Amino acid sequence: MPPSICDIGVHTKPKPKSNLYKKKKKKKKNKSNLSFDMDEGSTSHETQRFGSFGSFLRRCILSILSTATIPNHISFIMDGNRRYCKKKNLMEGAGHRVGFLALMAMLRYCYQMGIKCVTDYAFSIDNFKRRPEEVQSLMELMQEKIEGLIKEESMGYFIGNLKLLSKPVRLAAEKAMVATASNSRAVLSSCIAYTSTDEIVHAVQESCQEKWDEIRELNASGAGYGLMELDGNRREQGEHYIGVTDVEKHMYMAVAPDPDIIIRASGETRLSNFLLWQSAYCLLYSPSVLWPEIGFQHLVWAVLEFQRNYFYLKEKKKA
Ligand SMILES: CC(C)=CCC/C(C)=C/CC/C(C)=C/COP(=O)(O)OP(=O)(O)O
Repeated sequence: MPPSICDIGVHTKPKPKSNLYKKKKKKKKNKSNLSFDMDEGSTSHETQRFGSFGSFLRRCILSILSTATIPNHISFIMDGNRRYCKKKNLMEGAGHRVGFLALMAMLRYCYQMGIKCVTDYAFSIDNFKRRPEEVQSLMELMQEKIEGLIKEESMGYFIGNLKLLSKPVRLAAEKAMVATASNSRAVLSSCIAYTSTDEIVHAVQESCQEKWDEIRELNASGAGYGLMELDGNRREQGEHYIGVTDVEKHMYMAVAPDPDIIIRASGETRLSNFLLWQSAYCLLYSPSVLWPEIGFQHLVWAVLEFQRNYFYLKEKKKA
């Protein structure tokens, strides 16, 4: 039986004039049991729909895929949650809740496939410009779900300008990072209060500061270098005052290798200020489904596309 809206624990918008609806509404208010099956990597609906045959089939597909190169790092732009909410006539905010379940399912599929790093774009700095109620509801959702997100034995990172977050969310993120610091199964980075341009500016500022400190130390030690002298010496050796590696080591995303694939739901082919520095050789895959509708098959297509392009991408990186 296909899932109905009431099964996912979120409510449809009320239609006050209809008595019939009121009766139904009572029924719909009963949150039911869409849960995430941690071991099977599926929602209970999937299990209901496809049963153990579905999970057997998934395992077969996973083992076929793993005969070729598996990407190290997949990133998700979780687009289309509000559109899903409208499409299904759900209460405001419900789309993001269903979106979170979709993220959990995709994470488990990635881990089952042997992908070592997963990154999600959970909240952009630009998202702070949304209506205050929407920002508040997203913050509450994140605070509530952060713990669930890192139950997966992965090392959890919260990437971005965390000081822009409200205190409870920031504390929950920091607590989760400490709690998972010694996990080694995979690296899960959630970008919250993140934009690429902010990350790059932050990394450049940090590397400038580092160089200034270096010069100050040299001066204090009596080595007698000034900024220009140090710069001149480096240039003679073919170095520049600040190079790519200096900036890269201060990137928030230095915790993971560059992504191999970015999957952006809802058919959009923009990067929206996400991993701009890191995505130079990355494959962008944009299935036309809304994020809450994304499923195993989309991940499989993305990985097949990566495998088909693998040698080409490898050569590009070398060139
Ligand atoms: C703990 C944790 C990481 C939780 C993540 C929860 C989650 C699914 C966040 C997505 C947030 C977001 C702004 C998505 C973009 O869809 P949209 O709202 O822009 O929808 P639209 O594209 O239809 O406008």
